[in-house]
Amino acid sequence: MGAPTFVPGRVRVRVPATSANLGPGFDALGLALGLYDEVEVRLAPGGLSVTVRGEGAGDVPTDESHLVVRALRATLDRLGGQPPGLALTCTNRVPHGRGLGSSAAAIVAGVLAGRALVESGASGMDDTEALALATELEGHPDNVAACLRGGLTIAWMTDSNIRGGSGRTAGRAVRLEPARVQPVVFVPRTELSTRTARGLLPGVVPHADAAANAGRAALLVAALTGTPGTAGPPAGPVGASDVLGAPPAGEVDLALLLAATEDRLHQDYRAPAMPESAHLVADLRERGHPAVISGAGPTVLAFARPGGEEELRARAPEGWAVYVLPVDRAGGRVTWTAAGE
Ligand SMILES: Nc1ncnc2c1ncn2[C@@H]1O[C@H](COP(=O)(O)OP(=O)(O)O)[C@@H](O)[C@H]1O
Ligand SMILES: N[C@@H](CCOP(=O)(O)O)C(=O)O
Repeated sequence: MGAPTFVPGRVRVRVPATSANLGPGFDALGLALGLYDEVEVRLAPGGLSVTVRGEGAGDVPTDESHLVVRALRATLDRLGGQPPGLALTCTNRVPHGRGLGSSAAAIVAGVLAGRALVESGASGMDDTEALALATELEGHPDNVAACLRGGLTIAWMTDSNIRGGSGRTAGRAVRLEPARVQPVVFVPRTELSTRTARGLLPGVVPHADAAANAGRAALLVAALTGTPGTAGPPAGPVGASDVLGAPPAGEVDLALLLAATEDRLHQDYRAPAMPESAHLVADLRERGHPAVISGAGPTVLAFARPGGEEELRARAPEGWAVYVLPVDRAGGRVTWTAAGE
């Protein structure tokens, strides 16, 4: 492959926050949320400059180890090589280390920006390959899948041991259109790195727990997509939460969603690292609200009944931020601006 031809001008990428697992779907389910990081990338005569605004400003590195830069470089390497210089401006809204997929958003932003910087980059790296690379960099496929594709995603790793397989695993995903749901996230001030939270998981789990999660995860997909037989009463007028696309008619049945969000594979093992979050999930669930740990935590995600956002907001512990967010149905988006504009 020869050195790539780069697109002049600026590339802008917008990537959504994501909530992974959703209770029983550990490392598999992801939901994209309408809270966005934006990255603008320009070619430069030489060197690397990184400007960070918002979340992570002053904390994340601004050199080659910056996560967006690492993903961008990895993508450009796959597409044939690096330009002389790069200038990045990152405007971050997704809180870091809270279980809302900030690292996945950074990685997806880098992959999409890298692909967009190269003329015919999309033919050198299609969406399947972009997901595989993002998964490789993130280490698990659930957040990056939802961030790339939007909506509700079911992700998996290909089996490296299948006969005739390449010996490498790759992230894959399907995207589903979620029915009308209203996510509410409760974000504490404290951070917990995903790496630390993954370290709390046991190597093996009881068969009964694995079986219980398989059933609940399947039920959850049915409930969240409003599969016939699972939907509640017909929905009212389309609300602000649906601005990003047309969801199927009908409300999700919250009682079913409560059963469908039961988990036995990760939340209890991680509870000692986030006791307040575990307590909030238990409190909300006792009151009938489907609530889970978002990703690896410590954020809590709950689904509000129609008009029930304020009732949920009132349950937030002191000092926690509460965001009432639409589902993002678009996934990562790229725009180009010609040089000089
Ligand atoms: N926009 C970003 N730019 C640079 N680094 C980022 C960005 N977002 C996340 N990171 C890095 O990823 C870390 C958080 O990742 P992780 O522990 O997986 O938590 P999260 O649940 O937020 O994804 C941050 O501490 C930071 O090092
Ligand atoms: N399945 C992963 C999800 C991590 O999500 P994040 O938003 O906390 O990065 C896990 O539970 O470890």
